Amino acid sequence: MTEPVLQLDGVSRAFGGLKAVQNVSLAVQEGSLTALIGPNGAGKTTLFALMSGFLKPDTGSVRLAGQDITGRAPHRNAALGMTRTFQIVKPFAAQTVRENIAVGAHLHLRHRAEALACAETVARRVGLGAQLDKPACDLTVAGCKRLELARALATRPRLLLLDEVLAGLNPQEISGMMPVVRGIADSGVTVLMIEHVMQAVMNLAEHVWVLAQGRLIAEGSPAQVVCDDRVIQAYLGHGTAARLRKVAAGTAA
Ligand SMILES: Nc1ncnc2c1ncn2[C@@H]1O[C@H](COP(=O)(O)OP(=O)(O)OP(=O)(O)O)[C@@H](O)[C@H]1O
Repeated sequence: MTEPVLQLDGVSRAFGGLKAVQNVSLAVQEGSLTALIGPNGAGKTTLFALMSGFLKPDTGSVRLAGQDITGRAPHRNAALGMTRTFQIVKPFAAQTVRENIAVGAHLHLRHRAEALACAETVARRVGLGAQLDKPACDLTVAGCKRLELARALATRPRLLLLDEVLAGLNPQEISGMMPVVRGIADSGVTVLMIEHVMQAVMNLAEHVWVLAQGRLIAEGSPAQVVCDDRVIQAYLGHGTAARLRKVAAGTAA
C-alpha cells in the first residue's frame, strides 16, 4: 500500500481536565473519500483542528504525505496541500462571492486577476457560477456552505477536511450538495468529512471512523459501522441503525 496522505499516531488533546481526543491513530489513503462520525462532543472538530494545525496535540504525531507536521501552523499546512472548512461559515460579508473565493486562490496565485479568474472556475465547480457578483451576505445558508467549500478548493488542496458542510441544509439542498462533494473527490482530491447526515455518509464514504468521548470506537465501511454494537450504543441508536442497514443493503423504501 502507498504511504497515507495523512497519518495520525497516538494523538491526544485535553482542555483542562477534559480529554477531548484520546490516543487516536488513523491513516487516510490518497484519493479516498472518508468520514469521521460520532455524537456531539465526541471530539471530531478538535481532531480536525489537531490535523490541520489549529491546535497542537499534547501527545502523538501528525504526518502529511510522510512529513511530520505536528503542531505546524495551518497556513503552512495549507501550502503543503491540506485545507479545512469550518462548521460555522464566516465569509467576508460585504465582498462578492468571487472576491471571497479569490482569498483562497491567493495561497498559490500572486496576481489579483489570476486569483479572480481561478475563483470563477471554482465557483462553477460548486454551483455558484450564477452568484459570482453577489455580496456574500446575500447568499442562503446553502449558498454559504458552497462558498466555504469553494474558498477551500481555491487553495488547490491535495487533502480537504470538510467540517459538516451539510449541516443546516434541507433534504433537497443535501441532495444538491452530495454530487458536488463526490465531484471534488472524483477530481483527485482526497476528502475527509465530519458529517452527521448519515444518508450522505452512507452514499459517499468508502471508509468511516467513529469517535465517541474522544476515542476511536470503530472503523470500517459504512455498512460495517452501522452494524457495530458500540456505534449503535454510542451514537446511532437501534432505530436509526436498522434504517441505515436497509439503506446499505439497497432495500430502503
Ligand atoms: N477550546 C476548547 N476549550 C475547552 N473545551 C473544548 C474546546 N474545544 C472543544 N472543547 C470540548 O471538547 C469536547 C469535544 O468537542 P468537539 O467540538 O471536538 O466535539 P465534536 O465531536 O466536534 O462535536 P459536534 O458534533 O457537536 O460538533 C467537547 O466536550 C467540547 O466542549
